[in-house]
Amino acid sequence: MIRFEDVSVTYDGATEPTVRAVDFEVPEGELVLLAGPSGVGKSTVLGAVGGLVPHFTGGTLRGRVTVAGRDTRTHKPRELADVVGTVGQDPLSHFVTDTVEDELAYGMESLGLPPDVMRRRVEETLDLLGLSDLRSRPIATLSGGQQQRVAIGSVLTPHPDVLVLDEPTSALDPAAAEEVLAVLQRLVHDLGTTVLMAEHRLERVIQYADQVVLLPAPGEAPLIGAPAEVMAVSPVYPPVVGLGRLAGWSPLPLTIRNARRRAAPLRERLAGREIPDHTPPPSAPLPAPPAPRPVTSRWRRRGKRPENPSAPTPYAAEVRSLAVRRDRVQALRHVDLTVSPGETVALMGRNGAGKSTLLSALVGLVEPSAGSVRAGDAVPHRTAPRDLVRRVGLVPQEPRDLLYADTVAAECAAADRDADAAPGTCRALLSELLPGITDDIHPRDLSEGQRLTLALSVVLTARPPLLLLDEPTRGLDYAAKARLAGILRGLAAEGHAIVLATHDVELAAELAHRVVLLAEGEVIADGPAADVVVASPSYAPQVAKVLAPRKWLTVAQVREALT
Ligand SMILES: Nc1ncnc2c1ncn2[C@@H]1O[C@H](COP(=O)(O)OP(=O)(O)OP(=O)(O)O)[C@@H](O)[C@H]1O
Ligand SMILES: Nc1ncnc2c1ncn2[C@@H]1O[C@H](COP(=O)(O)OP(=O)(O)OP(=O)(O)O)[C@@H](O)[C@H]1O
Repeated sequence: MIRFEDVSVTYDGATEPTVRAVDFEVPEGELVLLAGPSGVGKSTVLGAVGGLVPHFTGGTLRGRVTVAGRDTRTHKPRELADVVGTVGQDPLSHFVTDTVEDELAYGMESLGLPPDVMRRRVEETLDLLGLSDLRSRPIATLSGGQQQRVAIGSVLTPHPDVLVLDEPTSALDPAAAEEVLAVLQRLVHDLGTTVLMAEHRLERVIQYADQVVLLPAPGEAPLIGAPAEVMAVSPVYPPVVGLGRLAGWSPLPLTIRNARRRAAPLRERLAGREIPDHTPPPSAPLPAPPAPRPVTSRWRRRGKRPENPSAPTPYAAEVRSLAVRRDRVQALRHVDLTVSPGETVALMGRNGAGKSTLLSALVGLVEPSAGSVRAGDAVPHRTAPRDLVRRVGLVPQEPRDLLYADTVAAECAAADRDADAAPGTCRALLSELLPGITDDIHPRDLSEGQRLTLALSVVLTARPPLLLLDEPTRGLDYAAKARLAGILRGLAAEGHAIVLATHDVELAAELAHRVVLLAEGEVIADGPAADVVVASPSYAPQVAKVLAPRKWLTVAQVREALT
């Protein structure tokens, strides 16, 4: 159904092809997973299926890509739209209408489907993806995960033969991700839909794949095979495979169920051993941030003069009885939360639970309708942005919101100036987190993971005592995630307080001292990470599920205990 014949893509200005020798076929009615490290060219390969690469992105494509027999060189993306439905990494950039219902209907309207068919499919899709409560909502007011579900729904309604999905579950909570993947599997099995999907969180998707196409390194030819075969040699693999490799299981189990069947001897070996503490308690608090002085603002908000800070608080963040209304939605109610210096807190919960709203309140982007918020000695929504930047930094869910320069180098230089840091600080952080990003590339042309890493480096440059990250692992491979975890652990050990809103249960297990679960705008659990996540089938990491009832959370802990 999809055929790549010796394809290479070279972007304008690049000396080497981004991908080369790509040669594989996705048969009709199969789900093929495209895996590989950040920035390796997965989005490039996916873009070539619908003709976006090179028709929209520029660059040169050599070789041949055909979809349902149509050559993408001679068929423009518009002429492929009846067979290929594409969901990119950034749903916002795809939306053409204002409301959920209109967006679901739009693709069908362009194909000229009869109104009664459109109506039926919109209703079906609203139900299928749990969107019916949001049907008349403006898309711009939806949470990140809600938007991603709308983006997926909008390509499903025209019933395309081929679906191309770039990290389709990156903003979804674990249960929503399972639901969406179950829907896709049903389309593949029952309707013979062909799916090519890139995803970093292999733990979520590997069991659904018929085949895996692995791009091992930039410019290297892909490796193609059955999931277990490819996972045995892949540089990117889910924790259950990591555990299997460590324990020497062969063939490698890809599902929790299969791993549990093999795990009895490992559980016995671990029986008498202590679970190493991978999130050591915080050390000494950081020195207070320097006195306010003029800095250029990154926050596009009108600044107001700070009020006199009231009595000093021992907390890096202190939220009391907080309520926030956004339009007609009560996004938060009765929220109490304190975060101490050196503590890492993972904020988890369903899509739309209020996680981003809470982070926005901590950085002064939304005002409380009741209750109070403090970030160190500042009341965020009443503090001038230039003063706030040294007290609290947010890496937003959409990193683009933070980036405005034309090149990576200019972005980094601006970050150094804003933070009054030594020239080169931001650039050094970026290289440490994700090597290989060149200075003169436009942030717009970076891969998703690269862009996120740039935004993170910009924020880290100011070394704020309170660091907030909204879904910080989109587009990041396991190695980049491990480096991120290392850096965040280092910052926590130095006394920075970190709050991350995340659906990535594996990251929370690696990093968090505490997990706070939100539901419908309220805190429903707040406790040590191991206690909160292990108790929940949705939020338990893979290792915990395999080795239950003891609270092992990560492969690293098991490795350490065995050596
Ligand atoms: N339009 C473009 N112009 C120039 N370079 C580009 C363009 N689009 C992508 N690139 C570069 O091509 C490389 C591959 O990017 P791509 O987005 O395909 O990677 P990816 O594997 O999907 O990454 P991620 O996992 O982070 O989403 C990156 O180094 C990126 O900077
Ligand atoms: N500008 C807005 N206007 C109206 N409602 C909004 C607005 N922004 C967010 N909401 C609503 O507030 C609720 C909380 O949204 P929020 O973005 O905080 O959720 P979240 O937990 O971060 O979700 P996700 O996991 O999907 O990112 C959701 O129901 C969302 O639709």
